[in-house]
Amino acid sequence: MAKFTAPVTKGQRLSGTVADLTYEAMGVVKVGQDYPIFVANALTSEEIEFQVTKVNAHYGFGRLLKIVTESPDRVPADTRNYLQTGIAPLAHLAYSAQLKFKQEQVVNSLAKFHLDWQVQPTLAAPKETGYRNKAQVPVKMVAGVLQTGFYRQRSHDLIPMTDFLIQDPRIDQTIQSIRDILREYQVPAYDETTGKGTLRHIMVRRAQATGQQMVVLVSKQRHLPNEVAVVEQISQLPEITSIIVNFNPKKTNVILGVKERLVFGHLYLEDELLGHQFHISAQSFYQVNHDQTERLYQTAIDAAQLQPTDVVVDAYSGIGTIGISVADQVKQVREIEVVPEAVADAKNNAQLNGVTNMDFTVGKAEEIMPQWAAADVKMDVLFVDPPRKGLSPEFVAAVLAVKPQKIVYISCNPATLARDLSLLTAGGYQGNQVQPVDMFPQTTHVESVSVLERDE
Ligand SMILES: C[S@@+](CC[C@H](N)C(=O)[O-])C[C@H]1O[C@@H](n2cnc3c(N)ncnc32)[C@H](O)[C@@H]1O
Repeated sequence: MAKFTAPVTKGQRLSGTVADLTYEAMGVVKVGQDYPIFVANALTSEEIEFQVTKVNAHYGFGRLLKIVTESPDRVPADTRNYLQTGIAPLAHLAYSAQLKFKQEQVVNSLAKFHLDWQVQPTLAAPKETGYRNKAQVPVKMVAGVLQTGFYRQRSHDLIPMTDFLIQDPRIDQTIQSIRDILREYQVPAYDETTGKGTLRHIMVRRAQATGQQMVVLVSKQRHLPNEVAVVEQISQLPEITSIIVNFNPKKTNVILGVKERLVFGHLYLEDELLGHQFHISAQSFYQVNHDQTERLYQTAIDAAQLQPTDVVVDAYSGIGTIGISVADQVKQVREIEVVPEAVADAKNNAQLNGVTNMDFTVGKAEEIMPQWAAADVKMDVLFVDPPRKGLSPEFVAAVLAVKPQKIVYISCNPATLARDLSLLTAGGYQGNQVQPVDMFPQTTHVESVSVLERDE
């Protein structure tokens, strides 16, 4: 077989029309016989000039030099930092076009598995920016000065930033104030190349309903230099109700370490969703877009058409938000979650809301569900809300053995959703609609709700 060679060479300057946008928001220009070149910051239909930066046998990358003809969907904004860091890779695309882009991502993923489902228009978010209730920003010394910002994509080069566009501006302000306090008290940032220094990340989470803010200082050392004074200063900032020092001594990209110390206020934040109270501790997952979370949950709950006699399983349940939201409509709710701190929060939250018909299992859903299948556990409705990797084959096999009447699938990744829907439909379930819900404006993330029912 003849060896395939790329029709372009590195450094070449070319022009072309952008045919498509990838799921990572790269413009695709086809040259030769369908050889794709991916160009950042280029939108579908734009005529562009670009320089080839990388070439391999099947595709290449290019750097945008000039936009000759702009897309009508391009929004004029100084988005360079947001595009470079990957914080907001769709910030140059009009919001209405972002919603269509997300709907198309689901359509394309389902098509790969020949699933002829109807994909509804994406439910728009009320806040197009400033919606995130959580920030995790890296801290780094740049030219001898402690900076907060974000890493350039696929690197650990910190771009100093104070306006993160998609985060609640009050969180941005808190981070900036903490940065100034750290500078004043000469707390050094951790240097991953030398292993020296102290502070790795600052995490801030804000509860929309109460305005409470939790600050987590992620440290290489057990204690920060001048810790008492630093904590005292941070505690004086507006809305701060909790400060935690998280100890992460490992050489890792995982942000939070296992051990933490409460140095001010409470171990948890208090928020509300769909009229219920929730306590959220630092290690627990909590949805980042408060208003859209309520719409997402309501969409999922409406789709489930729950009955008072139903036994409901809420798998990948976090701090119990979905389970607690439906508990008063059904007979029983059973939660499965792998993070012990989140399960402790969920138990506490059930009590806080006067819910008595829930039970809680700590463990991996793919291990618990087969045990329940073997024990012939009955369930009527199964909610699943897995991480990006979706459901494991063991979990799907166990679900097919347990046979809940309905499965409500909340997904944050259309690719794994399509794979799992395909397995579930092959196993005796039917469905025909996916409802995307925009939880993350300006980013390429696509959240959706689908319902499956047993077809017997
Ligand atoms: C997308 S979050 C959803 C949480 C919750 N439903 C909510 O809306 O806040 C996924 C959750 O699954 C948990 N998780 C991850 N892998 C898991 C596994 N193998 N088994 C059970 N839970 C898991 C995570 O800790 C996280 O709380």
